[in-house]
Amino acid sequence: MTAIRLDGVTKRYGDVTAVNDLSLDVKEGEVFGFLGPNGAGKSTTIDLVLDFIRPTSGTVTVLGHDAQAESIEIRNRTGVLPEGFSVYDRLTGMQHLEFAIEAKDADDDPAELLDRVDILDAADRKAGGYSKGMAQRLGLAMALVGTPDLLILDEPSSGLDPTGAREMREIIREEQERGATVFFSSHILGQVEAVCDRVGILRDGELVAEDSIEGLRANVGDGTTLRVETTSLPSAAVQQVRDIDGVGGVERDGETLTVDCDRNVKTTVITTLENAGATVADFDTEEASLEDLFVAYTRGGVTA
Ligand SMILES: Nc1ncnc2c1ncn2[C@@H]1O[C@H](COP(=O)(O)OP(=O)(O)OP(=O)(O)O)[C@@H](O)[C@H]1O
Repeated sequence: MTAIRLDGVTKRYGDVTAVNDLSLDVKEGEVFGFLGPNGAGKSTTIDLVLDFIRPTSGTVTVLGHDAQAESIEIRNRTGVLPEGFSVYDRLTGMQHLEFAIEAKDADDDPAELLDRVDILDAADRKAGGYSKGMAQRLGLAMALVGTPDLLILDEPSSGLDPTGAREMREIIREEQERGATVFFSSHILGQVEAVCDRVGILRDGELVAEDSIEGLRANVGDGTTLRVETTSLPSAAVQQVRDIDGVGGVERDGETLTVDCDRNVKTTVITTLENAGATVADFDTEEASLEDLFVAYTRGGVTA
Protein backbone atom coordinates (compact mmCIF):
# COMPACT_ATOMS: atom_id res chain seq x y z
CA MET A 1 0.00 0.00 0.00
CA THR A 2 0.98 3.58 -0.52
CA ALA A 3 1.19 5.81 2.54
CA ILE A 4 1.34 9.09 0.64
CA ARG A 5 0.48 9.60 -3.01
CA LEU A 6 0.62 12.91 -4.80
CA ASP A 7 -0.69 12.89 -8.31
CA GLY A 8 0.05 15.86 -10.56
CA VAL A 9 -0.08 18.34 -7.67
CA THR A 10 0.46 22.02 -8.36
CA LYS A 11 0.24 24.81 -5.78
CA ARG A 12 0.41 28.42 -6.89
CA TYR A 13 0.45 31.57 -4.81
CA GLY A 14 -0.32 34.35 -7.28
CA ASP A 15 2.45 34.08 -9.80
CA VAL A 16 4.69 31.98 -7.52
CA THR A 17 4.49 28.26 -8.26
CA ALA A 18 5.51 26.62 -4.98
CA VAL A 19 4.94 23.05 -6.22
CA ASN A 20 4.67 22.15 -9.87
CA ASP A 21 2.97 19.00 -11.20
CA LEU A 22 4.39 16.89 -8.39
CA SER A 23 3.78 13.14 -8.42
CA LEU A 24 5.24 11.12 -5.58
CA ASP A 25 4.62 7.76 -3.89
CA VAL A 26 5.77 7.02 -0.35
CA LYS A 27 5.32 3.32 0.42
CA GLU A 28 3.87 2.06 3.66
CA GLY A 29 6.59 1.21 6.17
CA GLU A 30 9.41 3.13 4.53
CA VAL A 31 11.46 6.04 5.78
CA PHE A 32 11.34 8.63 3.04
CA GLY A 33 13.61 11.68 3.11
CA PHE A 34 12.42 14.77 1.36
CA LEU A 35 15.31 16.98 0.36
CA GLY A 36 15.68 20.30 -1.33
CA PRO A 37 17.23 23.72 -0.91
CA ASN A 38 15.40 26.60 0.79
CA GLY A 39 12.23 27.53 -1.02
CA ALA A 40 12.08 24.28 -3.04
CA GLY A 41 8.54 23.52 -1.84
CA LYS A 42 9.08 20.97 0.95
CA SER A 43 6.89 22.64 3.58
CA THR A 44 4.25 23.41 0.98
CA THR A 45 4.13 19.71 0.08
CA ILE A 46 3.80 18.72 3.74
CA ASP A 47 1.01 21.29 4.21
CA LEU A 48 -0.79 19.82 1.19
CA VAL A 49 -0.48 16.30 2.61
CA LEU A 50 -1.98 17.50 5.91
CA ASP A 51 -4.69 19.55 4.15
CA PHE A 52 -3.47 22.74 5.84
CA ILE A 53 -3.51 24.20 2.33
CA ARG A 54 -5.26 22.98 -0.81
CA PRO A 55 -3.70 22.29 -4.19
CA THR A 56 -4.40 24.48 -7.20
CA SER A 57 -4.69 21.20 -9.11
CA GLY A 58 -3.96 17.50 -8.63
CA THR A 59 -4.86 15.01 -5.88
CA VAL A 60 -3.31 13.97 -2.60
CA THR A 61 -4.05 10.60 -0.97
CA VAL A 62 -2.80 9.71 2.51
CA LEU A 63 -3.12 6.24 4.09
CA GLY A 64 -5.72 5.42 1.45
CA HIS A 65 -7.83 8.51 2.24
CA ASP A 66 -8.44 11.60 0.16
CA ALA A 67 -6.47 14.40 1.85
CA GLN A 68 -9.30 16.92 1.55
CA ALA A 69 -12.44 14.85 2.05
CA GLU A 70 -11.07 12.63 4.82
CA SER A 71 -8.56 14.82 6.62
CA ILE A 72 -9.89 13.89 10.07
CA GLU A 73 -9.27 10.17 9.52
CA ILE A 74 -5.80 11.05 8.29
CA ARG A 75 -4.95 13.30 11.23
CA ASN A 76 -6.05 10.65 13.72
CA ARG A 77 -3.48 8.27 12.29
CA THR A 78 -0.70 10.79 11.69
CA GLY A 79 1.87 12.36 14.00
CA VAL A 80 3.31 15.68 12.92
CA LEU A 81 6.34 17.67 13.97
CA PRO A 82 5.83 20.96 12.14
CA GLU A 83 8.65 23.16 10.89
CA GLY A 84 9.71 25.64 13.57
CA PHE A 85 7.58 23.92 16.23
CA SER A 86 6.95 26.37 19.05
CA VAL A 87 5.85 25.61 22.58
CA TYR A 88 3.19 27.19 24.78
CA ASP A 89 5.47 29.14 27.09
CA ARG A 90 3.36 28.81 30.22
CA LEU A 91 2.63 25.08 29.99
CA THR A 92 5.05 22.48 31.31
CA GLY A 93 6.40 19.69 29.11
CA MET A 94 4.08 17.27 30.89
CA GLN A 95 1.06 19.51 30.24
CA HIS A 96 1.96 19.65 26.53
CA LEU A 97 1.91 15.87 26.39
CA GLU A 98 -1.33 15.60 28.38
CA PHE A 99 -2.92 18.08 25.98
CA ALA A 100 -1.75 16.15 22.91
CA ILE A 101 -2.93 12.83 24.39
CA GLU A 102 -6.35 14.25 25.15
CA ALA A 103 -6.67 15.89 21.73
CA LYS A 104 -5.97 12.56 20.05
CA ASP A 105 -8.08 10.61 22.52
CA ALA A 106 -5.05 8.38 23.07
CA ASP A 107 -3.96 6.52 26.18
CA ASP A 108 -0.20 7.04 26.13
CA ASP A 109 1.74 7.54 29.33
CA PRO A 110 3.07 11.12 29.05
CA ALA A 111 6.07 10.37 31.28
CA GLU A 112 7.06 7.45 29.07
CA LEU A 113 7.03 9.65 25.97
CA LEU A 114 9.03 12.40 27.69
CA ASP A 115 11.52 9.77 28.79
CA ARG A 116 11.79 8.46 25.24
CA VAL A 117 12.89 11.87 23.97
CA ASP A 118 15.09 12.32 27.04
CA ILE A 119 13.45 15.35 28.68
CA LEU A 120 11.68 13.61 31.56
CA ASP A 121 13.91 15.56 33.99
CA ALA A 122 12.34 18.79 32.71
CA ALA A 123 8.76 17.46 32.65
CA ASP A 124 7.52 19.93 35.29
CA ARG A 125 9.35 22.99 34.01
CA LYS A 126 7.51 25.57 31.91
CA ALA A 127 8.34 24.90 28.27
CA GLY A 128 8.99 28.63 27.68
CA GLY A 129 12.30 28.06 29.48
CA TYR A 130 13.30 25.07 27.34
CA SER A 131 16.26 25.30 24.99
CA LYS A 132 15.59 25.01 21.24
CA GLY A 133 16.69 21.37 21.26
CA MET A 134 14.48 20.54 24.27
CA ALA A 135 11.49 22.17 22.57
CA GLN A 136 12.20 20.12 19.46
CA ARG A 137 12.31 16.93 21.55
CA LEU A 138 9.00 17.90 23.13
CA GLY A 139 7.53 18.39 19.65
CA LEU A 140 8.72 14.94 18.67
CA ALA A 141 7.17 13.39 21.78
CA MET A 142 3.87 15.06 20.86
CA ALA A 143 4.13 13.67 17.32
CA LEU A 144 4.54 10.16 18.74
CA VAL A 145 1.26 10.35 20.71
CA GLY A 146 -1.29 7.74 19.67
CA THR A 147 1.24 5.40 17.96
CA PRO A 148 0.64 6.98 14.55
CA ASP A 149 0.80 4.96 11.32
CA LEU A 150 2.42 7.91 9.59
CA LEU A 151 4.97 10.34 11.04
CA ILE A 152 5.57 13.59 9.21
CA LEU A 153 8.59 15.45 10.48
CA ASP A 154 9.52 18.81 8.98
CA GLU A 155 13.23 19.47 9.57
CA PRO A 156 13.23 17.26 12.70
CA SER A 157 16.87 17.76 13.64
CA SER A 158 16.69 21.53 13.62
CA GLY A 159 18.11 22.80 16.93
CA LEU A 160 19.38 19.41 18.02
CA ASP A 161 22.97 18.80 19.05
CA PRO A 162 24.77 15.75 17.60
CA THR A 163 23.52 13.52 20.44
CA GLY A 164 19.98 14.78 19.94
CA ALA A 165 20.24 14.19 16.20
CA ARG A 166 21.45 10.62 16.82
CA GLU A 167 18.59 9.97 19.24
CA MET A 168 16.17 11.36 16.67
CA ARG A 169 17.51 8.87 14.12
CA GLU A 170 17.12 6.04 16.64
CA ILE A 171 13.50 7.00 17.27
CA ILE A 172 12.83 7.15 13.53
CA ARG A 173 14.26 3.64 13.18
CA GLU A 174 12.24 2.31 16.13
CA GLU A 175 9.09 3.79 14.65
CA GLN A 176 9.79 2.13 11.33
CA GLU A 177 10.44 -1.19 13.08
CA ARG A 178 7.02 -1.12 14.66
CA GLY A 179 5.55 -0.57 11.18
CA ALA A 180 5.12 3.20 10.87
CA THR A 181 5.88 5.16 7.71
CA VAL A 182 8.16 8.14 8.27
CA PHE A 183 8.25 11.09 5.88
CA PHE A 184 10.70 13.79 6.81
CA SER A 185 12.19 16.83 5.21
CA SER A 186 15.72 17.97 5.76
CA HIS A 187 18.67 19.80 4.39
CA ILE A 188 20.91 17.84 6.72
CA LEU A 189 22.12 15.28 4.31
CA GLY A 190 23.94 13.03 6.77
CA GLN A 191 20.65 12.57 8.63
CA VAL A 192 18.94 11.48 5.48
CA GLU A 193 21.65 9.09 4.41
CA ALA A 194 21.71 7.45 7.84
CA VAL A 195 18.01 6.57 8.07
CA CYS A 196 16.24 6.77 4.74
CA ASP A 197 15.19 3.93 2.49
CA ARG A 198 14.53 6.37 -0.32
CA VAL A 199 14.80 10.08 -0.91
CA GLY A 200 13.00 12.56 -3.08
CA ILE A 201 14.81 15.71 -4.15
CA LEU A 202 12.82 18.83 -4.93
CA ARG A 203 14.12 21.74 -6.95
CA ASP A 204 11.97 24.79 -7.70
CA GLY A 205 8.81 22.88 -6.84
CA GLU A 206 9.63 19.92 -9.06
CA LEU A 207 10.79 16.46 -8.14
CA VAL A 208 14.18 15.95 -9.77
CA ALA A 209 14.92 12.57 -8.20
CA GLU A 210 13.12 9.80 -6.32
CA ASP A 211 15.42 6.91 -5.52
CA SER A 212 17.57 5.17 -2.92
CA ILE A 213 20.86 6.87 -2.03
CA GLU A 214 22.70 4.14 -3.99
CA GLY A 215 20.41 4.75 -6.97
CA LEU A 216 21.16 8.48 -6.85
CA ARG A 217 24.86 7.78 -6.72
CA ALA A 218 24.63 5.48 -9.72
CA ASN A 219 22.72 8.12 -11.68
CA VAL A 220 25.21 10.88 -10.93
CA GLY A 221 28.03 8.66 -12.12
CA ASP A 222 30.97 7.02 -10.47
CA GLY A 223 32.88 10.25 -9.95
CA THR A 224 35.93 10.10 -7.75
CA THR A 225 38.23 12.80 -6.53
CA LEU A 226 41.84 11.78 -6.59
CA ARG A 227 44.37 13.76 -4.55
CA VAL A 228 47.94 13.15 -5.53
CA GLU A 229 50.86 14.44 -3.50
CA THR A 230 54.15 14.65 -5.34
CA THR A 231 57.66 15.78 -4.55
CA SER A 232 58.12 17.10 -8.06
CA LEU A 233 55.41 17.95 -10.56
CA PRO A 234 56.38 19.15 -14.05
CA SER A 235 53.69 21.25 -15.78
CA ALA A 236 53.80 18.91 -18.77
CA ALA A 237 52.67 16.05 -16.49
CA VAL A 238 49.69 18.12 -15.34
CA GLN A 239 48.78 18.83 -18.96
CA GLN A 240 48.95 15.14 -19.84
CA VAL A 241 46.57 14.32 -16.98
CA ARG A 242 44.14 16.96 -18.30
CA ASP A 243 44.17 15.20 -21.68
CA ILE A 244 43.15 11.78 -20.30
CA ASP A 245 39.67 10.61 -21.31
CA GLY A 246 37.49 10.40 -18.21
CA VAL A 247 39.27 13.23 -16.38
CA GLY A 248 37.13 16.25 -15.51
CA GLY A 249 38.58 19.03 -13.36
CA VAL A 250 42.29 19.18 -12.55
CA GLU A 251 43.57 21.59 -9.92
CA ARG A 252 47.14 22.18 -8.92
CA ASP A 253 48.13 23.52 -5.50
CA GLY A 254 51.92 23.56 -5.23
CA GLU A 255 53.06 19.97 -5.56
CA THR A 256 49.56 18.55 -4.95
CA LEU A 257 47.15 17.71 -7.73
CA THR A 258 43.40 17.23 -7.28
CA VAL A 259 41.75 15.37 -10.12
CA ASP A 260 38.02 14.73 -10.64
CA CYS A 261 37.77 11.60 -12.73
CA ASP A 262 35.93 8.38 -13.43
CA ARG A 263 36.82 5.62 -11.04
CA ASN A 264 38.35 3.46 -13.75
CA VAL A 265 40.98 6.00 -14.80
CA LYS A 266 42.60 6.47 -11.38
CA THR A 267 45.52 4.21 -12.21
CA THR A 268 45.98 5.85 -15.59
CA VAL A 269 46.29 9.23 -13.85
CA ILE A 270 49.04 7.95 -11.56
CA THR A 271 51.01 6.16 -14.30
CA THR A 272 50.68 9.15 -16.65
CA LEU A 273 52.10 11.43 -13.95
CA GLU A 274 55.00 9.09 -13.25
CA ASN A 275 55.78 8.56 -16.95
CA ALA A 276 55.82 12.33 -17.44
CA GLY A 277 58.46 12.77 -14.75
CA ALA A 278 56.41 13.46 -11.62
CA THR A 279 57.43 11.80 -8.35
CA VAL A 280 54.28 10.57 -6.63
CA ALA A 281 54.68 10.49 -2.84
CA ASP A 282 51.13 9.57 -1.88
CA PHE A 283 47.56 9.64 -3.12
CA ASP A 284 44.04 9.08 -1.85
CA THR A 285 40.57 9.04 -3.34
CA GLU A 286 37.19 10.30 -2.25
CA GLU A 287 33.84 8.97 -3.43
CA ALA A 288 31.11 11.48 -4.25
CA SER A 289 29.52 12.42 -0.92
CA LEU A 290 25.82 12.89 -0.42
CA GLU A 291 26.60 16.60 -0.32
CA ASP A 292 28.03 16.37 -3.85
CA LEU A 293 24.95 14.46 -5.00
CA PHE A 294 22.66 17.06 -3.51
CA VAL A 295 24.52 19.86 -5.28
CA ALA A 296 24.53 17.92 -8.56
CA TYR A 297 20.75 17.46 -8.42
CA THR A 298 19.72 20.81 -7.04
CA ARG A 299 21.94 22.93 -9.27
CA GLY A 300 20.34 21.36 -12.30
CA GLY A 301 23.18 19.20 -13.60
CA VAL A 302 21.29 15.94 -13.32
CA THR A 303 17.73 14.79 -13.87
CA ALA A 304 16.24 11.50 -12.77
N1 LIG B 1 1.73 31.51 1.76
C1 LIG B 1 2.56 31.74 0.75
N2 LIG B 1 2.40 32.80 -0.05
C2 LIG B 1 3.23 33.06 -1.08
N3 LIG B 1 4.30 32.28 -1.41
C3 LIG B 1 4.52 31.20 -0.65
C4 LIG B 1 3.68 30.87 0.48
N4 LIG B 1 4.15 29.74 1.05
C5 LIG B 1 5.23 29.37 0.31
N5 LIG B 1 5.45 30.25 -0.69
C6 LIG B 1 6.53 30.18 -1.70
O1 LIG B 1 6.57 28.87 -2.21
C7 LIG B 1 7.92 28.45 -2.40
C8 LIG B 1 8.17 27.14 -1.64
O2 LIG B 1 8.20 27.41 -0.23
P1 LIG B 1 8.35 26.29 0.88
O3 LIG B 1 8.22 26.96 2.20
O4 LIG B 1 7.43 25.17 0.57
O5 LIG B 1 9.85 25.80 0.64
P2 LIG B 1 10.76 24.84 1.55
O6 LIG B 1 11.36 23.88 0.60
O7 LIG B 1 9.97 24.30 2.68
O8 LIG B 1 11.85 25.85 2.05
P3 LIG B 1 12.69 25.89 3.45
O9 LIG B 1 13.69 24.79 3.35
O10 LIG B 1 13.32 27.25 3.36
O11 LIG B 1 11.73 25.73 4.58
C9 LIG B 1 8.79 29.61 -1.99
O12 LIG B 1 9.10 30.36 -3.15
C10 LIG B 1 7.89 30.40 -1.06
O13 LIG B 1 8.23 31.76 -1.07
